[in-house]
Amino acid sequence: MTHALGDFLALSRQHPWYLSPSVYSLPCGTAAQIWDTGVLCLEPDNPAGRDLIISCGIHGNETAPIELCEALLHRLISGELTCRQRVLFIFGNPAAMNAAVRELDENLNRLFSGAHAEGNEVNQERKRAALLESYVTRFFSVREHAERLHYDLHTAIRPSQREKFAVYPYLHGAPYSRAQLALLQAAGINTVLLAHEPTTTFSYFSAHRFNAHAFTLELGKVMPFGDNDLTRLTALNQCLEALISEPGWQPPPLTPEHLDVFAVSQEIVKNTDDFALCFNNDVSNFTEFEQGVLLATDQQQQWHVQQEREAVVFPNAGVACGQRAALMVVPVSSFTLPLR
Ligand SMILES: O=C(O)CCC(=O)N[C@@H](CCC(=O)O)C(=O)O
Ligand SMILES: [Zn+2]
Repeated sequence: MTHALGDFLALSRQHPWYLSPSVYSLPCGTAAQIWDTGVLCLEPDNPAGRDLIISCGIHGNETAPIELCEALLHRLISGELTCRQRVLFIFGNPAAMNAAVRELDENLNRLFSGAHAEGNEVNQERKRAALLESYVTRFFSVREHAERLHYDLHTAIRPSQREKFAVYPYLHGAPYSRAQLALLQAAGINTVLLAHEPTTTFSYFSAHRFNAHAFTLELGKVMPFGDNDLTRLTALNQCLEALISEPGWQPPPLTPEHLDVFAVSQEIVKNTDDFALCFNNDVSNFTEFEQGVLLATDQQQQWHVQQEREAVVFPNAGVACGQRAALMVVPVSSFTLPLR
């Protein structure tokens, strides 16, 4: 019986905070377990060696990844695609999707690695972050030796000079994965931003806690439901399908000459409500500024461009106080990256 699954996203949005667990079967025989609203675990009888989490909608208005995941799920439910790996689909914030907003009370992607429990505040996103952590823990804890993967799919608020890019969570000095960078390239993602410190994002949680290959994938610009051109995500979709249904699949080898890597040169943090960015709202991600240019102010504090070729990513003066309002990044050579 698969009808509740066929409408899994709609069902989750109708029950944005809780959906009772239930179990179905896909045409290929794989058990499909609803763990909660927006959380669906696929368990084939004899899974191959990768445990894969695909999450989307952590920010409710980032709709292209939600549409991509829904379509992928439909192909599994219809039998068009066979499931051969354990897969956990997560539609992160159904209530924010219903309201067509990034967040209701607080940015869900700043609440992982226990940040949801800090301070006295209790809100829906904090509860959801705690639950999502528990589902990731449950999923990855079943097998110790599987290759753990987590792709957290997002879209950006601003247009970007690089339409698709990955944020590689901070690895505490460990080398980066050649195979994963090759997979990103196969998925049409040729720009990688190396995080410079631990964060409270979902991808860092999976990378740090479970030693998963985990990434935040930025896949274009925020658009309303129905306005996305999913053909721009065909390569990513093909890679996800191959990961799910072809256990022996490997991406073509990495071509470093076609990979653009950026490191964080400075982080701009909003401290007070006086914070302001000194450039226009239409400045796109990866725009470079001349050295010395004033980027942002907050009362007495000023941020200037410090290095040549410094470019801005994720500028947002509307974040909560204490949070990142922009990252400044500089290009680094993909040939000198420590790889394993
Ligand atoms: O466009 C923006 O300003 C934000 C897009 C977005 O949601 N990005 C993620 C990146 C997470 C990471 O750094 O790994 C976020 O800000 O949560
Ligand atoms: Zn996002």
